[in-house]
Amino acid sequence: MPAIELSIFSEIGRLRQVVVHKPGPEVDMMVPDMMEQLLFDDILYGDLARAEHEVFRKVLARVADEVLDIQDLFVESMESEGVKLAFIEDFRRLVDMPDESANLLRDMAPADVARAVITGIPWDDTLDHTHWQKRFDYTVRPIPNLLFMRDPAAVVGRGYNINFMATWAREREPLILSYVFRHHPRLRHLQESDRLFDQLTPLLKGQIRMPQSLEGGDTLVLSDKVLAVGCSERTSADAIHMLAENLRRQDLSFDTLLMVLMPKVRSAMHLDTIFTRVSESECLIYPPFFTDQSRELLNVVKFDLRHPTLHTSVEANLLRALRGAGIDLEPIRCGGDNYIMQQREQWTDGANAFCLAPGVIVMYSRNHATADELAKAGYRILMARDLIADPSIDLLDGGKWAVMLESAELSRARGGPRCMTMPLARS
Ligand SMILES: NC(=[NH2+])NCCC[C@H](N)C(=O)O
Repeated sequence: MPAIELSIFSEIGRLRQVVVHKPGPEVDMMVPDMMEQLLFDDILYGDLARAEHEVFRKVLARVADEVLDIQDLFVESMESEGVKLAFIEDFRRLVDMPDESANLLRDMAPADVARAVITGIPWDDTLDHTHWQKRFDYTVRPIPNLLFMRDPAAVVGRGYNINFMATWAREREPLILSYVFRHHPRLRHLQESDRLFDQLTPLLKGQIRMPQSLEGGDTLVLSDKVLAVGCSERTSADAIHMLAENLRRQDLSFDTLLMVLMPKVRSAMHLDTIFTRVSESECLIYPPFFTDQSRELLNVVKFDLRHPTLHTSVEANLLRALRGAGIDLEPIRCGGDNYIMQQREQWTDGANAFCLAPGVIVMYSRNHATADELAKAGYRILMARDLIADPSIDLLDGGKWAVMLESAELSRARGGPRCMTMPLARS
């Protein structure tokens, strides 16, 4: 297979390669006691979640050249025994795993290591009944949030971030991504200098003690010049400073980073839960945060990446700051103009659309009021199932499409279509 050339200079350019993860047995392993700590709002009915995800994957494949699963990439990255053992060593360092569990992993083939790290190993599955986290009954605990591939890493321009997660539940995911970007046969041509953010490696090397968190749901590459990054429950201001400093030093095409100051609440855990760009001239927004007169209006700190030293200024409103940076976006209101619907649909990721091409988006079908707003803006509303049933429908026919994905189960894991994808290349 040919090398993959990273290329993300927009949120909307035609999708080329994208990474997802089908929710595997790791979601079936979740017990109610763990649910909150593992950042789900319910235990999922795994088979239905998988069926919904399968439809999502098929929709992506209607436009993308390749839809890859992180689990396959991870297995392929550990083809050499040395890489596999190095991963287990780093994993053990990161999660403070006892010898018996590490030994168990060492004896496994790469596919089984990947399965164990993602799905977990319940303690009674192991020969000696090792029981290191009694409360949860796991030898290796599952990482059910890997389905939200957006968050543990992000491609920015021709480089990438290995993120550092704010929560215990997700701390393991970036290590997988780190190994994939360094060792996958199609990605290992990347240089260390292509890593624009990485707090994980210095942590594992013992060089730092207090890593700063940055998550992909907060990282939006809006053009080849402008990034918007949420300073949120999940992403710290210090991490954003580090990213800005690196972007500035590397002299890439980016000249502006807009840090959006978010409330630290679960409903708006990432910037992409309240704002996503959907076309050249439109974005979806959660209105209370972006409307000038609103008491909840979010302020923005603008980093000028072209200034010889890191230079910042404050702006009152993201949409206005974007206009100043040459990106003029007409807002489409998540939930329409009814404040109750706005809150309800924002909670079920109504503002979190994923763009396959300019004006061609996937969103959750349960968000009816948002769909009505999209229809008013000229989007043709199409159920994902109908799209799949009819191969003659061309999503790239030049018009606007909003493909509606059924999401009774997926939405209860508190993430939307954008959260479930990590694009590697767009054109
Ligand atoms: N980019 C996003 N908005 N991701 C949503 C992640 C949801 C996941 N359950 C979490 O709480 O971390």
